[in-house]
Amino acid sequence: MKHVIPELDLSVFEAATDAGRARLAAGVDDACRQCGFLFISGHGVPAALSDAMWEVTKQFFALPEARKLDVISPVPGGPYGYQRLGSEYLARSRDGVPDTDTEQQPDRKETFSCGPFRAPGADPEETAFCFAPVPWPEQPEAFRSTWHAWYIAMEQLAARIMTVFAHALTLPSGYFREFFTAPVSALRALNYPAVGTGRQESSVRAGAHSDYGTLTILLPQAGGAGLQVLAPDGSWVDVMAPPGAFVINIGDLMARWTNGRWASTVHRVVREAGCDHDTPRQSLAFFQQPDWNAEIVPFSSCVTPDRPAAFGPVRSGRYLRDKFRSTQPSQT
Ligand SMILES: O=C(O)CCC(=O)C(=O)O
Ligand SMILES: [Fe+2]
Repeated sequence: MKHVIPELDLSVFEAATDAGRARLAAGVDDACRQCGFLFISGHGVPAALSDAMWEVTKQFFALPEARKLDVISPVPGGPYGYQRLGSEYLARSRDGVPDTDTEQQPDRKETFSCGPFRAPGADPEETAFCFAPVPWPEQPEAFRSTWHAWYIAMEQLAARIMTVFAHALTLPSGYFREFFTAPVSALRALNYPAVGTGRQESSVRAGAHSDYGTLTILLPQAGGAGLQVLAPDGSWVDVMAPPGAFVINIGDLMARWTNGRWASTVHRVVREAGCDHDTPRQSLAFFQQPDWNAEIVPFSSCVTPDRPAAFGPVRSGRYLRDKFRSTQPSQT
């Protein structure tokens, strides 16, 4: 099954009349309830910027392993810098994770990640985790500046999508602003190299998980297959983004905020369906995360006698940190 995920043209939404926005927002509410994924086109992120981002990121992953290991996190268990193949187990972040063979396998990906470009605030726990040092590579030369530009573009796009979400939840359009005064979002590039061709190799490249924050903006490499979402009937559905569109998905904090009205849908990355050999896959993921101390409590409008609060309050930053740590080998 393909293309079951709805698409929103953001420029159309933003230019619409109140009535037009309400209609489009109702469609977004539907998408977030039914599958937790949608495609965003009309976003205005310049193609020249995404081209530059792909260019430096591909050059980085193509460096000799020793150069990449130079920029592994200087803090043991730190979230930023290079993570080599086999060092993360996304499936372990899932509550009540099934103890199957597949879930015990590390993800077959290498990554590079960074956090906010601002100076840290006063909270030492926040500083230690969300503002852990980013060991930037010296090569390619434009890597850091391009990542900075991309991070800012994604931060702004995420804020615009949150405005759409406010409309979809019939909240005031600036409702979320106070939760994002100093967000602790992360940017990550993922490279799934072509490893192993035998049938004995597991076909899972990133274990089944839901994302931890409010929303994720994903840009898979053009034509990149392998991302799948778990449908309510238990089947896996392929996600193929239309050219130029971003894949957006709801994370756990949005599901908690909406008291489960919206789905933080489980997804994974597998070897291309029906393919006996591995083709490489690359993707860029921006994980939007509210302020470290933002308290996420179900909206009163989503709590009814029929649907009592299903989630207790959590703090954004600690929720993220604990989820991240659950996927790292030192935790096992
Ligand atoms: O690589 C992808 O396309 C998806 C990765 C993902 O779901 C994640 O890192 O949370
Ligand atoms: Fe994910």
